Amino acid sequence: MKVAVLGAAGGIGQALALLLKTQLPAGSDLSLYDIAPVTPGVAVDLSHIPTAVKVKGFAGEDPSPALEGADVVLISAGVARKPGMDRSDLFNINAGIVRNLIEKVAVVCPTALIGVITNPVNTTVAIAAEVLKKAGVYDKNRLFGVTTLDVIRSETFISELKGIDIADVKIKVIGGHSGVTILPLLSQVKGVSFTDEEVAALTKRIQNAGTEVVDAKAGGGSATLSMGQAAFRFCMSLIRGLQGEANVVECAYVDGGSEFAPLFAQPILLGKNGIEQLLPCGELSEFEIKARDSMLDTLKADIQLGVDFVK
Ligand SMILES: NC(=O)c1ccc[n+]([C@@H]2O[C@H](COP(=O)([O-])OP(=O)(O)OC[C@H]3O[C@@H](n4cnc5c(N)ncnc54)[C@H](O)[C@@H]3O)[C@@H](O)[C@H]2O)c1
Ligand SMILES: O=C(O)C[C@H](O)C(=O)O
Repeated sequence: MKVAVLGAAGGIGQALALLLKTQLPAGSDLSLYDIAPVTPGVAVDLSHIPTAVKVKGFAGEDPSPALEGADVVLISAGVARKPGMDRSDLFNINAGIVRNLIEKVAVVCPTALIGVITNPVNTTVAIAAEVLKKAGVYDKNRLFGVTTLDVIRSETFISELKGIDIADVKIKVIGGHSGVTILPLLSQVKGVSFTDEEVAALTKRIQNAGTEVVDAKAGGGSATLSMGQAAFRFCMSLIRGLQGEANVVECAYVDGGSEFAPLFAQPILLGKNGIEQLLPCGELSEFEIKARDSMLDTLKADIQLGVDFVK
């Protein structure tokens, strides 16, 4: 199994690379790419950790050598938010970065599973899809916007609020990855109940959790360590699916033929070809139906921005 991380010298990239070096299946290859010249050094640093995972680092303008033979490509290259910014403010810089990287993926490893982390995810995944379509190699089952951070945050906050074991908390988070487009389905969490006030407050906290970190870091960036863990969890699920393990389920922002938007975060069953099956979101509460319906204009506009950028 070969995993390539693009943006590997950054805050997310380094945290993710450490987790992958220590926990990828034995015999795996880890390929690190970033425009930052330090990247080969990050790989040398990691290579001293005694695991059966080979790591190589690549810097410079061309990611191609890092992508050769990749089964999974994770992209966190780009700029992060500072206080006062929305994720959409990152579009001007990150849209071009994601487009250029995906153009290379389309040539070098067109059948790899691609996880897009770079914000604004609602839009960058649309850009990736359009670039792959243009190159004639688009497979909707192989492209994912990584929304796992919304899931792990929800699990953490619910466990803290209700005093229950984190291992027992399972939740679906649907929609997209920004503000009101993040919708945790609290009504479906088994073994707990929430008052209307708790649902409103918890939903808001999950939707604004990225900003909570951005403000706390006070100009030093956005979530990197929790996102490293989230991307690691998602990557391992992709790999478990590729290896034929049964019942590997995650939520991700995908082109799943949703009736709500062309790209929509929903539960998916992962398998040897990426998405094996789209799973239903289940029954929503009145609060959740209202929240879902009122996010759709924002989500569709975010997606259209990405489509127009490539066209
Ligand atoms: N999906 C999510 O849930 C989620 C969570 C947190 C952060 N993010 C996003 O992830 C991105 C990265 O965040 P970070 O904290 O790691 O930022 P960072 O600034 O620490 O790292 C970004 C890295 O990208 C590299 N880079 C820039 N342009 C590049 C290019 N053209 N090719 C290769 N590498 C390039 C930089 O050199 C840097 O090392 C941001 O857009 C951020 O908003 C997404
Ligand atoms: O909030 C951000 O800008 C980064 C990320 O999308 C997050 O949710 O933490």
